[in-house]
Amino acid sequence: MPITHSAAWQELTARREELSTRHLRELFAEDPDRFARLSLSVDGLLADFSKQRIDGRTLELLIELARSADIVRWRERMFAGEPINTSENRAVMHPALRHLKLTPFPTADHDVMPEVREVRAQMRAFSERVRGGLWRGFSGEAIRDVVNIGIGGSDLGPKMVVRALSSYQRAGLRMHFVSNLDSAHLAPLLDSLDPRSTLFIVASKTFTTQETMLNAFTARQWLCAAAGEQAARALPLHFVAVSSAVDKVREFGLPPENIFRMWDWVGGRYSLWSAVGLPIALAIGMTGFERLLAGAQAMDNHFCHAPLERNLPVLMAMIGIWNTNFLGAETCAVLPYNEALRFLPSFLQQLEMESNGKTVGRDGLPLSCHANPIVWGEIGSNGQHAFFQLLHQGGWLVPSDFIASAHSDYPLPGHQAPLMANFLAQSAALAFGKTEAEARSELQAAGVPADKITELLPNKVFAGNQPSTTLLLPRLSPYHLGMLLALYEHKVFVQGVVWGINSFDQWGVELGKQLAGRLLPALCGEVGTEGLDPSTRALIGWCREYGNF
Ligand SMILES: O=P(O)(O)OC[C@H]1O[C@](O)(CO)[C@@H](O)[C@@H]1O
Repeated sequence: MPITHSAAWQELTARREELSTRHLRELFAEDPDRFARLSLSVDGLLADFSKQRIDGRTLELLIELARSADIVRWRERMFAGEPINTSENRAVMHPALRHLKLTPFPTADHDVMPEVREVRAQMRAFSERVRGGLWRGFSGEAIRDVVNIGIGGSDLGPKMVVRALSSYQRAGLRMHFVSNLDSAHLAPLLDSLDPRSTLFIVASKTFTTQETMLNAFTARQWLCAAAGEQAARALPLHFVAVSSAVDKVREFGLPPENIFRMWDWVGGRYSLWSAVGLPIALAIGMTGFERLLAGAQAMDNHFCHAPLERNLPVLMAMIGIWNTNFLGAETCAVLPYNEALRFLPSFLQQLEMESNGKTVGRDGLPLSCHANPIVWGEIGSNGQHAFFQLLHQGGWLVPSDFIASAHSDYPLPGHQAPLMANFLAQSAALAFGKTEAEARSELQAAGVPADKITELLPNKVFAGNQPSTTLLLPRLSPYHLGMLLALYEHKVFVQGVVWGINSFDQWGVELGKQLAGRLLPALCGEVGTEGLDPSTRALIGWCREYGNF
């Protein structure tokens, strides 16, 4: 039965009629305990849902909706290692990667932990050698620059975490991430590097991704040219790979000891906890990386054991569903007030939109409702000076997640308090707005003449009622970052279950790849453009006239 036919969905639809006319001002005025009732803290991570347009009954119904989607059983199935990624017949076991107990996972009969621990030990040994200056390049120099070559899940997660935890980076390695096919990404970086002290990590689960392989081949050529006669010896001293396609890595020229394995039960966008996180281990050390894993594991435990009504990922997921499917929000903004979380919005874009950006359900039938909204975002306070105008007065419903850490790891005097003041002010302004009466009395108090007040007044009113969740970390430590990221992962999982989606495949990325493969020879003039659509044919003509392929 489609989820939209469930009793909870029907009741929520009726509830929408009532709540869509209520203002957050009224909801707060009616209930002085709203913050206490609608916030939750787990291990120091605080989530405040009180500025969401919900009330107690709505929340009860949302939890009932999660139950009618059989969330408890689906959660058990994921943690039991069942092949819930049905279109690819794969288990989904990224929680195994942060399982730090000495017990099997998922079961004693099918325990992946020996392999996982082996790769962790390999990561520890390797990262200690590189960080300690013991891993030497072809000319005997220690490594100073590390370049991760990967894209999508093999780039966004480690890049985001390395940036987020930059204040924990002590070994002095310079970390770089190259993802784009555009040579404007790799070329200037190579110009700035010394091949004798550069280490490349080629991260690709499949080891076939066009962007990654092209960048890897170009980097290999660059190294070999610099190493000259020592090229064959230099390759394994300057390249390692993270992949599940061991044979392909061998063909690339790397020996088994340079290969960090991953498994088909880890999806790319869920893989930063695997050896894809090698740049993180190199940047902050393996012990720091394991603190990240520990935080994620704490969130796994909470997700598995907390009652649904007090379960952070479940609450976040269901409130998101309320905003999308009942209040009609088409987008969702991620607004981290922390410079170090600069790449979090892009990471979450892949996590959410590649997982749940779908219209077909697990059963192959069209979904009976919309699934993932469009996720976008920017760090604060920069966003305030770019698009917040629209959030405040643009008339669109845009739910947002405000994220910050109370403690700054870069304590320049006088910065953190104003940052946090802006962080708190924006969610309050979006929620409560400014009424016409308030705007009028402010203008009067400022001595603005009456005719000018009439002219200005419409511009000075803020409708408010924009819902937001505030996520507050005590500090952006590896542990709390791990918690935060696992929170979003499980939120996505819960939403996928309710919408009836397989959140772990991504067929939608294939068509463009296929077409690019067909167009490449046409662009290079090796085949004609007959049979292509007129727009593409004409564009190829232009590209060939001006391009330097
Ligand atoms: O790690 P790989 O196999 O190079 O894939 C990179 C990315 O490409 C995708 O398959 C999408 O094109 C992502 O799901 C994945 O994270």
